[in-house]
Amino acid sequence: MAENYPIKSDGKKGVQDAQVAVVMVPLSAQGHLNQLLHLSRLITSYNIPVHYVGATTHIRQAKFRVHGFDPVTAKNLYFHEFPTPPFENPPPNPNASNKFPNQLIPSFYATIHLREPVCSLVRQLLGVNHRRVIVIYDSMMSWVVEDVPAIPNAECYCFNSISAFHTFSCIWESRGKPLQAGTEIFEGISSNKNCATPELWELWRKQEALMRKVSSGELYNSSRVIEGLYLDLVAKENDGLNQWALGPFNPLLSEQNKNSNKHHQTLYWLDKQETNSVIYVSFGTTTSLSNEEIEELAVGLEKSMQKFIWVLRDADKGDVFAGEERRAQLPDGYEERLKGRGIIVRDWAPQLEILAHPSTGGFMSHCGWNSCMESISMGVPIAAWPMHSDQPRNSQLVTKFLKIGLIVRHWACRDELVTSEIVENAVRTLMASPEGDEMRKRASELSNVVKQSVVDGGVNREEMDSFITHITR
Ligand SMILES: O=c1ccn([C@@H]2O[C@H](COP(=O)(O)OP(=O)(O)O[C@H]3O[C@H](CO)[C@@H](O)[C@H](O)[C@H]3O)[C@@H](O)[C@H]2O)c(=O)[nH]1
Repeated sequence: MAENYPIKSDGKKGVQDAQVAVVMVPLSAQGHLNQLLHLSRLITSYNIPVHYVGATTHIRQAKFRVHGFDPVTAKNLYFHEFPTPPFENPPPNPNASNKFPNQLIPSFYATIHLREPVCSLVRQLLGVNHRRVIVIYDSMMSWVVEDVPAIPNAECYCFNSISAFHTFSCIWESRGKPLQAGTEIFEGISSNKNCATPELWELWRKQEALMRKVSSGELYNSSRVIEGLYLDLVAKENDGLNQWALGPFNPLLSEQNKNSNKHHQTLYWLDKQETNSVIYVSFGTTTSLSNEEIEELAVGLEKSMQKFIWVLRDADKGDVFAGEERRAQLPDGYEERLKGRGIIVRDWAPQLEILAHPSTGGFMSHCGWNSCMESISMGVPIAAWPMHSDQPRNSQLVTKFLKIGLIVRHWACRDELVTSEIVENAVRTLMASPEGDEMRKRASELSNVVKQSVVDGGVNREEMDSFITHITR
């Protein structure tokens, strides 16, 4: 192991004085980079230095896209860019029958090159006055931290970037779907194996055995007030392994700070709209719609007669800064016709701020876990259109368990085209019906409970305090 691996850090000073340091090892995809960057912010607020590592392009991506705080000026937060060899960077395929973002797989394999520099960083931190180094790694980065537990005074904690609900559903499926409390809700949902591609499962198998082996505890971006039942069920399965639900990781934007990206056109526009009058439409960073799907969605939004903000972009590539992107076509004259009623966003939308805005009354979402947690925290009900991965199960959590949303397209019908009529109905029901109002009311109530849980004495603040006490013991 090279002890003096050249580390290109951001040069902030002050690392040497702390007794305990945290090293964050995120997977190189937006939904994962984002969650661990927000968790970094929470941990630094306890005056613990956090070292966030990754390939140069992924560190740039994480910093550039995050909303709700400024990672560049954040105290105690240090970025370490490690060189990795070039990897293939294919564009996404909007016509693939399985929507899992296979184009990201080469960038996931490239993360293996972080194994040596991460170990070297841990040793260096231990050598400069830290009595313990805590490594928080994404479950899909187990192979990067494989050697860390053998280093004296270093400990690894596994971050699960998904809901406890989905985690438990996978365990339950692998055990042959035994009948037990809480599983009724999975009825009718097809196997999790259909939710990704063989390439992903191959990568998963390479890491699976390591995940628990290197872990001293499990972390979730979730909360007991959202899915306490499923956190308990997972804990039972994990047989006494320490577990903390520390979410929501994203800032709960208050009146004072929620408009930090005020310059974005969508926020100016939202300021002029009525309360709860706009539906926000976005499918995260890993979904590409075909031309036909885009056309149906466009027409459905138009026919719904509701106001909307629609983020229309293809899924990310492994390197988001390299290569060309498809510019998706809309029906002729669409944007001019819908001027004043709908905004099409082709750049990076400030999703957190949009969801926090009082004019936003609904979210059409693929139900990626970041989007779910952000929507729940901001009290916005969801029209769920799951595309792949954990999203089908998250959509069950949101609609059947939490009852703060409706299904646009059932997972069982994933091979059928979502027509403009389906879109129109879903949007109208969520935005302009008593049923939608009920969902909005429940979403708002849940958001209030979540907000209460993170203040002094709240359930989540206690869980975070307990984790910090544990790692600084
Ligand atoms: O223009 C945009 C588009 C996205 N976002 C943010 O990007 C993130 C998207 O994350 P998520 O909603 O989780 O979707 P994906 O990018 O698809 O996330 C992947 O990773 C998640 C965590 O493992 C999984 O739950 C998803 O299924 C998987 O597709 C969120 O924080 C959004 O706020 C923006 O801020 N602006």
